[in-house]
Amino acid sequence: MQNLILASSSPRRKELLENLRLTFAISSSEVDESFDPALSPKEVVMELADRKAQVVFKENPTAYVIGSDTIVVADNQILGKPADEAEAFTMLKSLSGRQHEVYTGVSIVSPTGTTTFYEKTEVLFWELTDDSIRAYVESGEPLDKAGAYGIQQLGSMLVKKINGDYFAVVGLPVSRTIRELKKAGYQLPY
Ligand SMILES: Cc1cn([C@H]2C[C@H](O)[C@@H](COP(=O)(O)OP(=O)(O)OP(=O)(O)O)O2)c(=O)[nH]c1=O
Repeated sequence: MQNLILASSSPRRKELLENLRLTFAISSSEVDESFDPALSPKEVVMELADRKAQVVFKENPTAYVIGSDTIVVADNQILGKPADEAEAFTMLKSLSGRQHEVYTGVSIVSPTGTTTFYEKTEVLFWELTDDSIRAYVESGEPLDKAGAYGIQQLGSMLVKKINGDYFAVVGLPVSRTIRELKKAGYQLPY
């Protein structure tokens, strides 16, 4: 029996993987999410995703472990999760009326080896007034999310257009993940 583990504390990633009707466990451990500023966005998300997966794989060396990381990039600046409401406001203001990129890295670590990849999705925001940004920040939704928004909830009203994988923006590019899991030897019914 192959054992699948999602190395994440993100309720969004859990929900996305559940959509695929897979049986899996959740195990997340505290991982240092600092990174070398010389790295490119894709290198950052792949390195952090791999760090998350490797920690859990070490404790479960016969399992297939999935780690993932999401960042927002605007004007060559990497936006992670805002530290507080003030930073959430600044981030959203910087995204207003413009296009940014969301990078999500995934690492699958298993007894057959490690596969790491990333998805880049372009997201265009409507022009936002300060009042609407303030109201959104006060909803509490931005605080645990990269770039200070959640496309899947109230944040959907901020988004004019996306180009790429919607699910990667939410936190896990599910269709690519399932294909890579299969290639790594994980048995799936579909
Ligand atoms: C852009 C965007 C991000 N997010 C979320 C996905 C991630 O949970 C979070 C980015 O932070 P991450 O550090 O990638 O993930 P996490 O700390 O929530 O969970 P873990 O490290 O344990 O896996 O932002 C959304 O939910 N919707 C969005 O539209």
